[in-house]
This record gives sequence, C-alpha cells and structure tokens, in this order.
Amino acid sequence: MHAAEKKVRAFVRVKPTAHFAQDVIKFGPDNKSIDIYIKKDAKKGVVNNKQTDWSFKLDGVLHNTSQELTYETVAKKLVSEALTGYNGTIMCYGQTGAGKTYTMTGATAEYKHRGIIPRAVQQVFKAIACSVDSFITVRISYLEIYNETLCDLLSTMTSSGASDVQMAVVDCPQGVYVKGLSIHSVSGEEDALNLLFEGETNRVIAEHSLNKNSSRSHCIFTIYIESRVRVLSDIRCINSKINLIDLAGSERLSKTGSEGRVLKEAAYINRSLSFLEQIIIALADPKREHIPFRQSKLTHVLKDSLGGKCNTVLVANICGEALHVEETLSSLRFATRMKWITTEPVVNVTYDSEGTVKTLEKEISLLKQELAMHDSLVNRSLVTYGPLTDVQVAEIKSQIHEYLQGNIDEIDITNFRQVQEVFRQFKLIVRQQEGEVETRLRSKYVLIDKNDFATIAAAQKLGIVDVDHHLLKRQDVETKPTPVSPNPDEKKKKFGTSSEQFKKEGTKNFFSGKDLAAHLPSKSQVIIPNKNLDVKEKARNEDTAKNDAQPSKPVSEEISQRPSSPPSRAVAFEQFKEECGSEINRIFKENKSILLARRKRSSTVARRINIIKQEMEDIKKALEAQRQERSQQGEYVDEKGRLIIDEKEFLLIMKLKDLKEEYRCSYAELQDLKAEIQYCQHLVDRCRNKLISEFEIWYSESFLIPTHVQNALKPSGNIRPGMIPINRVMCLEEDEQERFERMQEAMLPAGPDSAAFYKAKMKTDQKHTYNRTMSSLKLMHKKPGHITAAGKHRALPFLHVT
Ligand SMILES: Nc1ncnc2c1ncn2[C@@H]1O[C@H](COP(=O)(O)OP(=O)(O)OP(=O)(O)O)[C@@H](O)[C@H]1O
Repeated sequence: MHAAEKKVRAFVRVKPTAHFAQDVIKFGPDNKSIDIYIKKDAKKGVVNNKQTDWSFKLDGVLHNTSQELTYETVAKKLVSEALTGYNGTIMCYGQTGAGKTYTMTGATAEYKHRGIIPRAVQQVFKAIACSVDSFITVRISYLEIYNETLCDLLSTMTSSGASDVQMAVVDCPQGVYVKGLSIHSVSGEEDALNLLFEGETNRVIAEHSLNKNSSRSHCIFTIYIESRVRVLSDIRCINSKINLIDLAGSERLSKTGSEGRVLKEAAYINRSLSFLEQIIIALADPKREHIPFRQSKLTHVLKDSLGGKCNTVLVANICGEALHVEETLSSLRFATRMKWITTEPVVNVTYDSEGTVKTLEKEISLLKQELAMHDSLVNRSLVTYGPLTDVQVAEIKSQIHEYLQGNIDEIDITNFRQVQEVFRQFKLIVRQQEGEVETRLRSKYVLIDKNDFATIAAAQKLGIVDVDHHLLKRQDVETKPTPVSPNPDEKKKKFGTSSEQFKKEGTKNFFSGKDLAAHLPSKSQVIIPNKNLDVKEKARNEDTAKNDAQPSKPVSEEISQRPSSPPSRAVAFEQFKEECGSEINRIFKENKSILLARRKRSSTVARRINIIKQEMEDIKKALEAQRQERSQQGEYVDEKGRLIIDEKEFLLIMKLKDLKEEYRCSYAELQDLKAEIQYCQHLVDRCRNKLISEFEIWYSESFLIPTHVQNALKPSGNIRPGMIPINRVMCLEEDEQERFERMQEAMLPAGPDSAAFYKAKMKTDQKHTYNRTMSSLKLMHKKPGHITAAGKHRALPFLHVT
C-alpha cells in the first residue's frame, strides 16, 4: 500500500435498549468485531440452506458509549487533520430511529448529549483560539436532499431569506460544489451553532410509523476551514472542509407501512441509498474505471467526499432488538463494504500571490513609516529612501574621488542605497585599475604557459628572463602607489604576502595582470596579519565554544524554566543586583560612596572648626590676661596717643585674626558640604527607590506574573502599552457585564465551555418563538386553504399553529 494510502474507517454504534438481543448480536472481545446469529426457521422444512450466522470486522464497536467517547473515537482525529488541510467526511448510516441524528447532531437540549457536529465546531474554534501564526476563517453550509431535491437549510439566514434560488450540483476542477447553496462566515462557536440549530429547525419532519420524528432526508452540514499562513513573504492558503452527513433511514419500504407522501419519500431514500451502495462497491473495486456518481444527488454531492483525497469515516447505527436484525445485517454489510475503500488524503494548499503582494506592500509602507519615525527621533530630515537620482549618483562618485585623493576624510552616508552606490563605485574603480595594470604588464611582458617548459628553457637560455628577473619586474609593478588602500602598512603587508606566494610557486616565469591579480589578495578584502588573524580566530573559537557550551535560551524557554516556587525576596534581591539591576546598583553605590565621602569631609571640617573655636577661645583668654596684666602695670601710649602693646600680645592678636579667617572659611566650607550632603542624600534616596521598584518589577516578571500575561504584554503581544494599565491586566477587573456573564457561565451545567451551545440554542428558540407568534397572527387573518410560499414542499415547524 502507498505510504499515504488509508482505508475508510467504519464503526458501528448500537442504540441502547432494554430488549437487547443477546443471543442474536455478539461483540468480539477486541471491541472491533460483531457476530449475528439467526435461528434456523423451523417452518422452512428440513432443507434450509439460508445462512444463519455472520461475522463483521470493523474499526470499533460503540456499545453503551457516551457521546463524548463516540466523538473521541470517530471524529476527533479527522477534525484535527482537517485543521491541517485534509478534507474529512463523517457519515451516519442506518435504519430509521437507530440513532443517526443522535450521533451526528445529538440532543440539542442538553450540552452533555450534543453530537459530532457541535463537538467538531467546538474543536475547530478551540484550535483557532490556540493558533497564533495563522489567520483562519470558518464558514458553514447546511444542505438537505429531500426527494432528490436540494434544499438550503440556511436560506432563512440569508439577508433575503429567499429559498427560490435554483440549486444544482456542479463539477469543477477543484471538486464538486452546490450552486446556490448559501455559505455563511462564522466568527465563533456560538455563531456556528446558531446556524446548526436554525438548520435543524428547518429540517423536514414527516410522520412515520417507526419513529414519529424520523427525518426523511439526507442532511450535510459542512464546515469550511481556510487558514492563511505566512511563510516568509508568501501567503499559503490551506483549504479544507468537513462534511458531516446524517443520511436518511435505510429501512425496507415494506416494513415502514408507509403510504402516500411518506411512501414516495421512502422510495427516494431507498433509491439514493442503493446508489450510494453501488458507488461504495465501485470505489472498492480498483479495476472499475467509471464511478457513476451522477446517478443521484446524494452520490453526486459526495463525489469528492467518498474515498479519493479525503479522510472518510462511517458510523453504522444499529438497533439492538431482534426485531430489527435484518436492517442491522444490512447496515453492517454496508459498513464492511465501506472499509474496503482506499483513500489517499492530500493537503489542499494554494498560494495567494495577490495576498502576498498586498502583504509585502503593507510591510513596505510600515517600514517606510518606521524609517520616517526613526529619522524624526534622531532629528534627521529630508532623507529620501527612493532610488538615487543621476545627480545623487554623480555626487557620490565625486565624493569617492575626493576621498581617494585624500581631500576629504569621510563620505556622507544617510541611507542604505547610498552605501550600495558607494560600494558599486569602488568596485568600478577597482575593475578599471585592474584593467590598467593588466594592460601595462602586457605591454612589458609576454605570457608563457607555466607548463610550456621548452619555451621557458629557451627564454632562460637567451637570458631574456629568469625567476629573479620576473620577481624584480614584479616589484617594479608592486611598488607603484595604488590609490585603493591609503594605509601604507597595509600595502606593505599585502605585497609581502603575495611575493612569498610567488616564490613558493617558482614555476611561473611571466605573469599577466590577471595572474598577478589572482595572486594578490582581493583589494576589497581587509588585510589582517596572519599573527593577528590567528589570535582573533583563537578568540573567536573560544567565544564559539563558550556559546556552544552555554546556548542562549529564548525568553519563553527561560520563563518556562522558572522555579515552581519563587525565591525569597532577599535572595532574589542579591541576584537582581548582580544581573538586571547591576547598572542602577552601581550608580546607587557610587552615589552612596560620594555621600559618605562628603559626610566624612563634613565631620572633618566640623572638627576643625571646633578646634579653631577652642583655639580662639584660648587666645581670647590669653589676650584678656595680657590686657589685665598691662592695665595693672600701666599702659603706654605713643605721641599720637595710640596704645602700645608688647610683642606677645601683638602675636596673640594676629593669631586670633588668622584663626577667625580660618574659622570663616571652614564655616563656609561646612555650609557648602551640608548643601552637597543634602543633595547627595536626595540622589541616594532616589536611586534606592528606583532600585527597589525595578527589583519589584523584575521579581514579579521573573517569578509571579503568569507567562501568558507576559506574552500578551510583549511588544508583539495582544496588549500594548497604553491599551490597558498593567494593574488592570494583573487583577483583570471585571465590569458588571463581565461579572454577570461569568456568573452565568459558572451556573451552566457543563461549565463555561457550554456557554456557546446554550446561548445559540436560546437565540434559535427565541427567534422561532417570535416567528411562530407572528405566523399565528398572520394565519388568523388568512382565508382557509391559503398556501404559504414556504409550505411548497416542507412543513416547517414554525408554521405550525401552536
Ligand atoms: N446512543 C443513544 N443514546 C440515547 N438515546 C439514543 C441513542 N441513539 C438514539 N437515541 C434516541 O433514539 C431516538 C431516535 O434516534 P435518532 O432520531 O437519532 O434516529 P435516526 O437514526 O436519526 O432516525 P431517522 O432516520 O428517522 O433520522 C431519539 O429519541 C434519540 O434520542
């Protein structure tokens, strides 16, 4: 079997019953086989060759299985594969009342008993909610095939509400589609369920002797998924659809006791199911070339959903009572045949070139805006980013010439295009010079093939050339100044290297400019001496080794590696000061040490002032003593009457004067220091506060804020600065409406997950109660026997007067 080939999977689901025929239906221990035993009919005599027991092997037997487990077994994988681009079909087949609708749609009144369709819808939208890198749209259609007529169960949901559009099954290269069938975009689970319930309400219900509510039509609920993923600059579109099919009952006509309209319905159903069976048999036969899909509307619509490129699952619903054993056998046969069909599912991918162009245009315009913003931030104005004009190119050319001649030290660069142009111009100059060198060399030398030993020997014999000679000549050429590398050291190294190369070769006697150029290191290369190169290379290798040993972790990985319980604040603070807070901690420490130094200085100055003060006091006392002694001894005055003092007193007075001056200066210094200390203290306080607040943020981000909130707060996340204050994000304050909705969801029997289901159900019920009321009012005003447009072939439930 081909690697991608698969078989259609078939399951049997047994409807629970109190009268389960244990002797007739037996399940194998592997839960995959089912045996049917029918007692021989004694009335048919001794010769009775009718087969009495059958064994069927399927992919699973669902007996007494919950809706949830049924979904997990039958549909979950198919739906998740549909989300990656594979078409999927799930079909319920079986006799009337065997539980097809229960399996497919489920009991719409209770969330727990919901069937495959609502569960598939939920799975799709849950997956969408989790996908971050793709843009997914979901659309829904609900088709009914009733008596070979196609009906749109959602036509009441279109703006016109009209259902008179002529519908037809159309084949096209992309597959089959139903022309005129409305397809509705849905934004969420509730929206999609609204459509399901609306369609369910519109289904044709006919009176039937086996089951009063049995549906007499085939219904196909389709979920179309389109996801657009950006792969580099391409937009990849993945399209898939999930067909969820509830077939009409497959029982025999004779058994139903139907008559009139219901008999006609049963005939149509039997015919389309028998065509379906023929298609299944044909598909299972690899030799069959033509598959008659067009025989019935059902088989035509299912053309690309049966086998082929699609994942297909069949659920055969059977009744457990002995009474229905014939139908059970027929359903099991059908299921076994389905299992023979081989499928080869493929992903439906297309590339949206228009979308790609649009995305690129959008990105260019965004980048232009960003550039403009950057320019305005660094006060650069009048920078253009379009292609360079001829004048601009000429300007660059002239600047390069000026630069090469040493007239200017720099070339003005304002954008990337200019950088490219500068390199282009340099390349042109290099090429031009290479050409000139080659021409010069060719005019001087003759090129001889290095393997042409005869010519070389002859030339050497003639003394025209030898190895040393050509080296000499080369040196002539090499020592000519070249404008490319203005650095003379570099030039020397460059030529040194090439000369060594030539010496080593020693076989080539004459060189063309081209040969020379091939041996010279490329002029565009930066020449690094071998020694330097070794050191740098070694350092780089060490770096690489270091990096290899400690691979840099992505942020998300770091977050995911956070400890289960946060470290103590004291421990974390020490870590913070070492890492993220090291800079602010450094500034804080610096400020603190300045403050400490000022304080020290201030106390030194204060101490000095005190000493001065003390000295001044002492001198004052000594002076007083001197004065007293003088007055006791009698005072002397000069001719002008000025008091004469002795030298000791004079010296004391002078010392006091000096001390006063020193005191004044020290006092002023102390005042300055006090002001400085105050300012430094303020800075230290601010640094401390900043250190603490930064630490608090770091601590919360590293150990407390949940990862998903952090992701949302990242620049690319859902929450951008200015949208919601951080405290609002953290405590997620609810408004009244949110609180009400949360309470409402908490009260739901199956928790918040069931909210969409119940809301959709409520909306549909409300709508139809309203419609019924309005119809009742209208009917009351109609004459008896008046036929409504909607009553053409179906008895819509909301037209019943209740
Ligand atoms: N597995 C089940 N568990 C509980 N109830 C079930 C189960 N299967 C079917 N039923 C009940 O049996 C009744 C008939 O089932 P349902 O309408 O699904 O049959 P059906 O095969 O769709 O019939 P029809 O061919 O007429 O559409 C419903 O009341 C349904 O709730």
